[in-house]
Amino acid sequence: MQALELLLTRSSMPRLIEPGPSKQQLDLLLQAASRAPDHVALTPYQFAIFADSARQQLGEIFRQAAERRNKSAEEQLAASQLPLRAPTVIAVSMVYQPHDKVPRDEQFASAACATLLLQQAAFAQNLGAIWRTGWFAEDNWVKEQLGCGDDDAIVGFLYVGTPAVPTPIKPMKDIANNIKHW
Ligand SMILES: Cc1cc2nc3c(=O)[nH]c(=O)nc-3n(C[C@H](O)[C@H](O)[C@H](O)COP(=O)(O)O)c2cc1C
Repeated sequence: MQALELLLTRSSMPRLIEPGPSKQQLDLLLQAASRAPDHVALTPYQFAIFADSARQQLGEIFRQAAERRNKSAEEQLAASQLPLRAPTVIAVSMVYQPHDKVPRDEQFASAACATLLLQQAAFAQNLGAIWRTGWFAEDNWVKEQLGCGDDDAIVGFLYVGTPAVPTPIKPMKDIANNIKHW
């Protein structure tokens, strides 16, 4: 896939089936993520990879979070099954590193860029991916279980796998009103 084609057609795919990314494909995702813009090279992110049976561990963390919020048994079960929506789930966290030149927002931006690059590298390899958050990304129990400190944040959960059908490419958005030439 040509670079511009990738940039101009990247689309999310929620319907993901086996197989998930191979080790080689996953390595390329992570290498692409490491190209994220990163002020003074703090690498302010962490990728927690839940593939195959490890997804059950993430599901259990989600279930526990639901239980701690007094959600019903059905809601807890549903939460536990969310990570099964793709063969691999990558939880991306922003790991804040105090630095006089790099405020926290910049570090979050860097981790968000890394998440997009993971998705683009998946798309470039004919995999599908979707960036999800939900309340789990803000939940203190989930954050703690994923190793986030008080100043860290979960940027998202990238679900990755084989598209169940060819990834539909959405029409271009009209962003003319979002652009101002000075
Ligand atoms: C930070 C962030 C969180 C998101 N969380 C969710 C989510 O929890 N569930 C969901 O269906 N889409 C979520 N999305 C949106 C999808 O990732 C996707 O961008 C959207 O469906 C539009 O599709 P597109 O990426 O093909 O334009 C999120 C996007 C971002 C950037």
